[in-house]
Amino acid sequence: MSAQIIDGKAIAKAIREKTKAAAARLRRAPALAVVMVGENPASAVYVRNKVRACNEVGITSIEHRLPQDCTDERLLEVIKALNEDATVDGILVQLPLPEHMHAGLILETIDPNKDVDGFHIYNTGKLVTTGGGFKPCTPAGIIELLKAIDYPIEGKHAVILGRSNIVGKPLAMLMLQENATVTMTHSHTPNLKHYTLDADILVAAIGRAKYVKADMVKPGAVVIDVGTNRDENGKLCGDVDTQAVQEVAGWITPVPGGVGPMTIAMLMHNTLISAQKRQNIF
Ligand SMILES: Nc1nc2c(c(=O)[nH]1)N[C@@H](CN(C=O)c1ccc(C(=O)N[C@@H](CCC(=O)O)C(=O)O)cc1)CN2
Ligand SMILES: [Mg+2]
Repeated sequence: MSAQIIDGKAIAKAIREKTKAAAARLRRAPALAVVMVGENPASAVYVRNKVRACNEVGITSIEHRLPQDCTDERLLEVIKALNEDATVDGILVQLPLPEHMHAGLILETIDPNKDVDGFHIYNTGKLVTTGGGFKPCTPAGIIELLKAIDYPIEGKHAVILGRSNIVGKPLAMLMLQENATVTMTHSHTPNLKHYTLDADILVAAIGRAKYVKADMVKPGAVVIDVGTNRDENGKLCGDVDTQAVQEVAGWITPVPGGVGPMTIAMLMHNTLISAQKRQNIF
């Protein structure tokens, strides 16, 4: 058996096209401020891709580059100005920040109504209670991938490997909203295989190259790979040993071209929603 590939690139493109059409109907183009501190090379690529996506869908991007030795205070000044700027619909601070900075505190100063990454505790609180806030882009993208393949999430067992604030924890909340039964696992979970083998939906978000092997996957399961790692030859790979696992799984996301493009497509979507709200579209 060979798994069907979930084409995140194509699904993300369709979301960007819908976003573009809706953005064109607004009185003013949506505007997204992208703040990057330092020179992390991976972050530089993601920021460039975000700006490129903005150009493609008709969102105005405003880039702020701050040096590696930037202080919390300087970054807070930039965020304060963006919060107060009525023409800015979305603000994101690219993570990770340099070690000396306090990301938790900084994210809490972004206006929750412009927090298109969905990382502010106000939006986190909405995620675990009523819903309706901005949803973090990677987890929201994963739900969209499952919807795009018409996979019925309700009643399924979703097993999530990894408990980060960006992916694992918010994804658990979104899966619960979709009526999945959710198991969270992490580095202290004994007998991980016991859980993974029962997963209808297995999400790997642990940052360890090719960690999920074929003998950890239930035949026919949907396997979602959030990893972006380098293998022993320096080649980009996910947290899943794709070649082996695709012989067991029913569906699988590739790396690259699976979850990654969805993160940026959902950022465009969130920025559009923010602009629509601010222009009283709904
Ligand atoms: N402020 C934020 N910081 C970070 C986020 C985030 O959502 N907001 N997520 C990640 C990085 N990230 C976006 O910022 C991101 C990561 C990966 C991809 C992606 O498209 N990956 C490609 C492969 C990438 C490559 O070729 O190197 C893929 O999977 O196809 C997009 C966005 C942490 N920081
Ligand atoms: Mg991917």
